[in-house]
Amino acid sequence: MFIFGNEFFDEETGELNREKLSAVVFEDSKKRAQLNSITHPAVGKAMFKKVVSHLFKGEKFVVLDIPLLFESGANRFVQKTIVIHCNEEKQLERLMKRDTVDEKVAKSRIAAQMPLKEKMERATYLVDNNHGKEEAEKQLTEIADELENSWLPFIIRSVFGVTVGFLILSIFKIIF
Ligand SMILES: CC(C)(COP(=O)(O)OP(=O)(O)OC[C@H]1O[C@@H](n2cnc3c(N)ncnc32)[C@H](O)[C@@H]1O)[C@@H](O)C(=O)NCCC(=O)NCCS
Ligand SMILES: Nc1ncnc2c1ncn2[C@@H]1O[C@H](COP(=O)(O)OP(=O)(O)OP(=O)(O)O)[C@@H](O)[C@H]1O
Repeated sequence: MFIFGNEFFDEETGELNREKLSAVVFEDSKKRAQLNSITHPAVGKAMFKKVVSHLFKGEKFVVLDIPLLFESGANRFVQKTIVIHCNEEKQLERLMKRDTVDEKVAKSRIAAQMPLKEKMERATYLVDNNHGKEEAEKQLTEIADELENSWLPFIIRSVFGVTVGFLILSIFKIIF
């Protein structure tokens, strides 16, 4: 509110005018950085709480869908990364259709993120999404199966459990 002003909110409902805000932040990298500095800590906190709650529920792994995963440095906090990619023409065409925006707007949104090629170089897994959604789903199922069969979550939990147990024991020894 302070940085972007009341004109970005509906006078009656107080709801954020996403279209208006998008028009500003995707044209101005400084404003975008300001918006990121407001949203990212809150998003990060909410995401952390969700991940912890899923892990406590016994889930083997948690999948996060983060548009600015590498740009924000959030990749440091995850074990594996999946980049779903397609060629530039398809990316542009799909974005224009999904967000009902023209080519110029779509291009400015793409330019606001790290080039896909660079993301691909950093990924643990790549999913080729140049074809139908079923094709992509098949590749994702293979990745999910691999993660499902991995011993890593069990090993991490065991190390975590032993460490916590050891700490509790040490505290008891100090107190009593
Ligand atoms: C600008 C906002 C209001 C536009 O909302 P809207 O519902 O119209 O679009 P949506 O969120 O679906 O995003 C549209 C496209 O922009 C990309 N995008 C969104 N935020 C950003 C950003 N900060 N930098 C670069 N690209 C972004 C998305 O990947 C998507 O391709 C909204 O995206 C926002 O508040 N963004 C800032 C928060 C943020 O950084 N989110 C992403 C990472 S947590
Ligand atoms: N294989 C496909 N065939 C046809 N359309 C697709 C395919 N994959 C994705 N799409 C469409 O492309 C658009 C963008 O996909 P999606 O929103 O999943 O991308 P995203 O990487 O999450 O984008 P962003 O990071 O911009 O939010 C959506 O409208 C989606 O339905």
